[in-house]
Amino acid sequence: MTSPILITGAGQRIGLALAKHYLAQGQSVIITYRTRHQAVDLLEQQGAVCIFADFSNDTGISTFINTLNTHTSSLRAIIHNASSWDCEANNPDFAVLFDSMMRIHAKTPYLINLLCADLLLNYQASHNVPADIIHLTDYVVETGSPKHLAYAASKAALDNLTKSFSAKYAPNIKVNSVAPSLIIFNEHDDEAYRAKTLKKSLMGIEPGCQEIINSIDLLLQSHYITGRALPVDGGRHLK
Ligand SMILES: NC(=O)C1=CN([C@@H]2O[C@H](COP(=O)(O)OP(=O)(O)OC[C@H]3O[C@@H](n4cnc5c(N)ncnc54)[C@H](OP(=O)(O)O)[C@@H]3O)[C@@H](O)[C@H]2O)C=CC1
Ligand SMILES: Nc1nc2c(c(=O)[nH]1)N=C([C@H](O)[C@@H](O)CO)CN2
Repeated sequence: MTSPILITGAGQRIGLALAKHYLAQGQSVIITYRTRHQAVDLLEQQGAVCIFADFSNDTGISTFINTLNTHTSSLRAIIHNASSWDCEANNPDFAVLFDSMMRIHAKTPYLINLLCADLLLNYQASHNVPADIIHLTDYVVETGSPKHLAYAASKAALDNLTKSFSAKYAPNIKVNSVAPSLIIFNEHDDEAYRAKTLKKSLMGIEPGCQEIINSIDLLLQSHYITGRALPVDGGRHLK
């Protein structure tokens, strides 16, 4: 088996699209899922290794890392995609929300990057090209978000980890972020929200998962880009 790409939170949406893309290329894939969406069964049938992982507590993170090491001795890349877009309006206990956001968006990537580096280094040693870590952050790393304060702060922490880990692991492992704005709406997003959100970017479209796939492919094909955040935001910064 080729050295797999690990994609966290790939049971739906962007992570699922990434997993399907790499499987279609003949690339071996390991995913984590929390909810056993029907799509996970399909990925498994297509050859993906699907590992249950709930990163909402430290035991869940360490249990996943131990399980991962029983499935592979090397990794081509780790794509930290798992995320919860939660907000203060839906969480009266702000302390719980803050801890939850920091754990899924910063602590989980931090621990996996530190404790699974050997798997990436084994790939680099056997192929003599760098392995990759990619963090899915968010446009709001640049601006903050008055309605998603803890979410934005946790994604900013992940953005900072990109810088630290790129310096720590160069030249054998490249570490980059992809910083999207709107990529795909959620099913529950109403027409008013969709119209308002589309106006926030210069391009004014819901671009879809292929934009993230293209961005991650660019980073994986580079042997030189590291420590950077690739914005995928339709020119939102200029509106
Ligand atoms: N969609 C968009 O337009 C944008 C996305 N992004 C970023 O891109 C990435 C992918 O976005 P999207 O596909 O919408 O993500 P989703 O909101 O669909 O979440 C992806 C997965 O993360 C999993 N997850 C959430 N919390 C946990 C947890 N505690 N433990 C384990 N898994 C967990 C979910 O599992 P479950 O299925 O069980 O809920 C879900 O399947 C994210 O990092 C997101 O922040 C950034 C900007 C815009
Ligand atoms: N985990 C998630 N993070 C984000 C999502 C999402 O659905 N899941 N969606 C967004 C929005 O699209 C935002 O970028 C535009 O309103 C942000 N993060």
